[in-house]
Amino acid sequence: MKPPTLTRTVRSGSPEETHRLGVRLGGLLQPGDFIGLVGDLGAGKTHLVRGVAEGAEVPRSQVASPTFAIVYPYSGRIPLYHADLYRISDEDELYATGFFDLVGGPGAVLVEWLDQVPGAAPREFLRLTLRPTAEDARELQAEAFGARPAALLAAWLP
Ligand SMILES: Nc1ncnc2c1ncn2[C@@H]1O[C@H](COP(=O)(O)OP(=O)(O)OP(=O)(O)O)[C@@H](O)[C@H]1O
Repeated sequence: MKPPTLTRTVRSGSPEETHRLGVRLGGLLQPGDFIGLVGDLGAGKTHLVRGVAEGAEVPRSQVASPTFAIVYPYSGRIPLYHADLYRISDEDELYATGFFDLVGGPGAVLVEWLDQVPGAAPREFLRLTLRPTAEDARELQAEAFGARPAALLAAWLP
């Protein structure tokens, strides 16, 4: 894979801080943006996702923890598609869900467990990796691939 266009690393000292980082990112999302989240169980992905949804003005009642469906469509300021690839084992299975129809479509796409399926990410996207560094601390590494993801990242974490 090509090296990222732009990278940033930030620390979050609490779940609330991770949520607030998500809110600020959600406020910047535009149709066509693709964000992939990477991080083990308990890394803090759910806090970040809920923040992004709030920032994108998605009503709280819509926001799910993906369990049965692979993709949850939300309507906020723009359409936001929340996907979870945890239980997907390969690209063929992902094709069958219609996931690839969303990419570059009228909404933004936010994908948990992106690294579960090689080939799930489009050419241009923002990858966010969460790693625990202490009980309440998380390191968030952001890697933008492409011009629009880099502009989004630069606006989010100047
Ligand atoms: N700085 C932090 N940011 C986010 N979560 C934190 C932080 N510090 C501690 N936590 C705790 O870590 C846990 C993160 O859980 P969360 O469900 O967000 O993780 P997840 O990555 O979505 O895991 P899963 O894949 O199991 O759903 C929560 O219990 C949360 O309170």
